[in-house]
Amino acid sequence: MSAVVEIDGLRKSFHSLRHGRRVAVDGFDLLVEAGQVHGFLGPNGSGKTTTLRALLGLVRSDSGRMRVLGAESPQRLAEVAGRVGAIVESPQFFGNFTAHRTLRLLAVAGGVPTTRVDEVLEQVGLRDRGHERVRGYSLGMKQRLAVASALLKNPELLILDEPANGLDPAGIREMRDLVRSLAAAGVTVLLSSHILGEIQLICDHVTIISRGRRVAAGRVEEVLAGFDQHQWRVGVADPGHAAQLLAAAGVPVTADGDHLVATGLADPEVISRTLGEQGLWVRELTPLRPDLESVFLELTGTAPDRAEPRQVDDSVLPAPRRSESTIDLDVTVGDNREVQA
Ligand SMILES: Nc1ncnc2c1ncn2[C@@H]1O[C@H](COP(=O)(O)OP(=O)(O)OP(=O)(O)O)[C@@H](O)[C@H]1O
Repeated sequence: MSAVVEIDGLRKSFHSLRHGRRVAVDGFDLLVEAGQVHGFLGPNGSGKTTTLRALLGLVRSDSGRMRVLGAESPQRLAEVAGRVGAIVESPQFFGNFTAHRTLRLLAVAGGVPTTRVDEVLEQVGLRDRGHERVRGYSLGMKQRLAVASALLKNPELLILDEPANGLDPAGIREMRDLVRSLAAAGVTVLLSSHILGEIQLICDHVTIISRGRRVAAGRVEEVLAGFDQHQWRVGVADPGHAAQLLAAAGVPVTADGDHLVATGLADPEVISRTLGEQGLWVRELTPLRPDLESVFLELTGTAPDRAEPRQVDDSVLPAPRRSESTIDLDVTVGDNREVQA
């Protein structure tokens, strides 16, 4: 499988008179291969946006090597820009323009046939609303319009920074369906999120970042398997007696309310045999598999965020941030940021 995004040892620090030097990304590695829907997961302030901005040439890195579709970034990014669509942070559009007009302008500016406009509106489910002014759009519709703008070039790689941010449950579901349909159409998707549920539902691969460093990477189930302690939840009538019997049989066991948790057993037969031989019948024997939430908690030292943003980095003040925008590598919407690609 070919590498679509490669990041090796990326470092990026920010300097300010007030706070001195702050290392945002600290020797970070990332590998996204063709066809993956790759989740980039980390708490607020862990370095996700900075990484994506560095990858897209929007901020200069201190050191490290990055490649997008085989081209060194940012030096040769322009060569592959036509094959990459990216949205970093929430999009901003002219409220007085319709989605159709907005996309038409972007298509012309990007040298894309304007026939693509109807196609991408259809793709993101905005076909019937495309001639309405963007001012009247919901946040979810604006997000879909942003995705539509990134799809104009028919990209092989789509990079989405927190696509579910600020969306209500229905909007999140629509965004999820959209990403799935793009993946089914063969687009490689790299999406960042601090919301575990999103990653678990959409992504096949995940890279977890904490304080600017990669702390786990791989197929979602492989990352989870690495944290499997082979635990079993045991229900019996007399848990105190059962705990003594299991401990005597060499099974590490702890109490969990009126149940027991046995650890380190690939096969639970020893539990039922040991207890059954002494006339204690097992009522419940359930494997306890790690979920992404417990793995995230263990790796990042912070509780995962299910919906609301939460500040977890050690700075007191919120990060100074640039204005929000949609970035299409060679097209910017909503502000006049210079794209270095
Ligand atoms: N322009 C900047 N100037 C100074 N510090 C910055 C700047 N941008 C980001 N940082 C700092 O870099 C660190 C990483 O921030 P970044 O936005 O990359 O994190 P994130 O994982 O994307 O967070 P979130 O989930 O909140 O978007 C934070 O400590 C942040 O305060």
